[in-house]
Amino acid sequence: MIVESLGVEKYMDEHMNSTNYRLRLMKYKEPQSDETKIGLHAHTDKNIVTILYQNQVKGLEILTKDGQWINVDPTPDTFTVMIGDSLHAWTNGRMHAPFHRVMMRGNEARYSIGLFSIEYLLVD
Ligand SMILES: O=C(O)CCC(=O)C(=O)O
Ligand SMILES: [Fe+2]
Repeated sequence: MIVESLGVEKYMDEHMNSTNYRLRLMKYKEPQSDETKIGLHAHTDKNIVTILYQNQVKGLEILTKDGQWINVDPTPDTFTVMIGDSLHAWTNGRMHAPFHRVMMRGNEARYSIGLFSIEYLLVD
C-alpha cells in the first residue's frame, strides 16, 4: 500500500527480496508500587515497519509532532503500525517515524507482540 501510494511499485520485488522479519514477544512487569514506571525508553524503531499487537493493558505512548505524549488505547483485534527510521529515510522523510515509549501503571503485566520488518543489511 505504501509502495503504491509513492508510485514506486517497480521496486516492490527488490524490496521484498531484501526484507527480513523478526517476531518478538515482550512482557512488561506491573510496577510494584502506585508509581508510573518506564517499561521501554523513548525511541524510534530502526527498521522499516513495525506491527504491534498487545493485551488489554495500556502503556504504549506516541510522541506527537507538537511534543505531546498520547496513549495508544488497546482495542481488541487492533494492530498498531509504526514507521521505522529505514522507511523514513527510504521515503526522503515523507513517512514519519514516531518516537514512542512504554509507561507502566496499575497492577497487571502488559504483553505485546511485535513483527519487525528489517532490511537484510540491518540483521545481525
Ligand atoms: O511493546 C510495545 O508496545 C512497544 C515495543 C517497541 O516499541 C519495540 O520493541 O520497539
Ligand atoms: Fe519500538
